[in-house]
Amino acid sequence: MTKSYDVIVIGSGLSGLTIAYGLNKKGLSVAIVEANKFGGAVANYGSTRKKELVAFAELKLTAQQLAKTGAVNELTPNWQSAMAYIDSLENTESLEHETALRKVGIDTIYGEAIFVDEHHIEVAGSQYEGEKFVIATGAKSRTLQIEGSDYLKDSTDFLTQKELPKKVIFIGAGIIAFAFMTIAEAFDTEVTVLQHDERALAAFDQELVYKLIELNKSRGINYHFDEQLIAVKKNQDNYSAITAKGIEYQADAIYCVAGRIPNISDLGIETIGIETDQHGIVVDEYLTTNISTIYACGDCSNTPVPKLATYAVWEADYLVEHLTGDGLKNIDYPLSVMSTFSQPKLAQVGISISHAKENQELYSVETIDMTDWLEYKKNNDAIALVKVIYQKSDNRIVGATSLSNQADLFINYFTMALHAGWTKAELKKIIFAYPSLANDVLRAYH
Ligand SMILES: Cc1cc2nc3c(=O)[nH]c(=O)nc-3n(C[C@H](O)[C@H](O)[C@H](O)COP(=O)(O)OP(=O)(O)OC[C@H]3O[C@@H](n4cnc5c(N)ncnc54)[C@H](O)[C@@H]3O)c2cc1C
Ligand SMILES: NC(=O)c1ccc[n+]([C@@H]2O[C@H](COP(=O)([O-])OP(=O)(O)OC[C@H]3O[C@@H](n4cnc5c(N)ncnc54)[C@H](O)[C@@H]3O)[C@@H](O)[C@H]2O)c1
Repeated sequence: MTKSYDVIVIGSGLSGLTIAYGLNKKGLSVAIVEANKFGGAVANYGSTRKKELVAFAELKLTAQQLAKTGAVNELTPNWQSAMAYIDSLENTESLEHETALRKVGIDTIYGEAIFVDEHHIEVAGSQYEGEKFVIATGAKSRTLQIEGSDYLKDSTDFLTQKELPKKVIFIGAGIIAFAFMTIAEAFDTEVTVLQHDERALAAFDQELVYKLIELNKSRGINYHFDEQLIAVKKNQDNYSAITAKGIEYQADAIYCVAGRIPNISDLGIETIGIETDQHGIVVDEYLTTNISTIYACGDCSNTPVPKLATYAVWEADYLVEHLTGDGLKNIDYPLSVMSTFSQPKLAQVGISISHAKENQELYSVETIDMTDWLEYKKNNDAIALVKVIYQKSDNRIVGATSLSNQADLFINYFTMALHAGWTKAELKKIIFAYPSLANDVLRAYH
């Protein structure tokens, strides 16, 4: 007999889990389908593992900086032990997700969901009926249509490998590459980055990106811009990345980190006519597809926000409210905030520096060098900068960008102040612990 549910959620990443729990709490009958590991990218092959590995890189680099003062000895992180530790933290997570879901009465279905019609999916040979569906199937690594592409590895391979090769190449100088090059370099691996055009970390302020690259170069990371990969070749002991200029770069492993694309090709959505575009499943401002009982959110949808864990949860929370409320309110997004997990980190909130520069009649930008401020000086950090964007009409801060080892934390204080619309006078009504990063925000407001 076909089992039926109020809502079937396809994909158990952050967005899928949030929706399943939210709807279950509101009393709806819910099933969640997962083709791989419960928990999706964040838990199994994304930000969690990355951040755990970045922690080793931070330790190594801070020790390296302090070693220059003679105060401490350098550290030598060990990849195999680090991975064993991370696996011990993470192995139980997929299972824990499934057990926790079942415990509250959410049915878990293992396998790839394929639409049969608007109200039915097939998973591993069985059919399930849903009054409504939420597609939350995330994104997958972009593959390149070039000769030898099968030799390319992806971000999941990097984050789960038991041994780290001594020499690696990253194809693409984006947000994943900047975290991975920091990690690899900290574990004493030689890194080369090949970027097909002239621009790294395109979403960030290019002046600060340039400074980050210069620092990375001084630590031995090799960058090559305007290098279009045309083929990958397996040699006796290693691999070659061959570019359009005819240059051959050799390494023990080559990772393609040239973006992620919506994971929607194996869902059978074309059978039932769900509309898609190059950014994913087309949804309206209610996250509804062209079929009124089918919704999509997170990395697989074409919503107008960066494809980040934060937005995946935001959209999922919205859908829970939408599906259980009166359904009248459209989705509204908060301020955009994001950080690279390079070392130093590059983080930004609110309007971008490029937007501020293009609209100088509206905005002014102040650059503050914080390198000799205590929070950075104490670790002998090489650089700490913040650019603050003011709206000229009322002198409120509308954006900030920071390059420092603590930029991911620092930017969040700005996020709160921006969200509240605080001026310096309003901020001065608060006392922050001193000395601390939070206190530095006061110093950065003019
Ligand atoms: C290496 C890496 C690092 C990242 N770091 C950060 C970060 O630091 N900060 C940040 O905000 N974001 C980060 N992201 C992005 C973040 O992981 C995603 O935005 C977020 O995971 C999206 O969640 P989601 O629920 O939409 O999709 P996912 O987490 O990708 O979940 C989708 C799930 O659907 C399953 N699925 C797919 N097709 C089917 C099917 N047909 N049937 C059943 N199940 C299916 C998949 O197996 C997967 O488990 C990172 C991503 C990567 C890859
Ligand atoms: N800290 C974070 O918030 C975080 C971390 C990791 C990933 N993510 C998410 O994951 C997504 C994917 O990350 P990503 O780094 O793969 O993508 P990205 O879009 O940040 O970077 C991809 C890079 O590859 C380049 N590129 C594209 N095709 C190429 C080619 N043929 N040869 C060489 N270079 C090429 C692009 O120009 C770009 O610089 C991000 O957009 C983001 O949504 C977020």
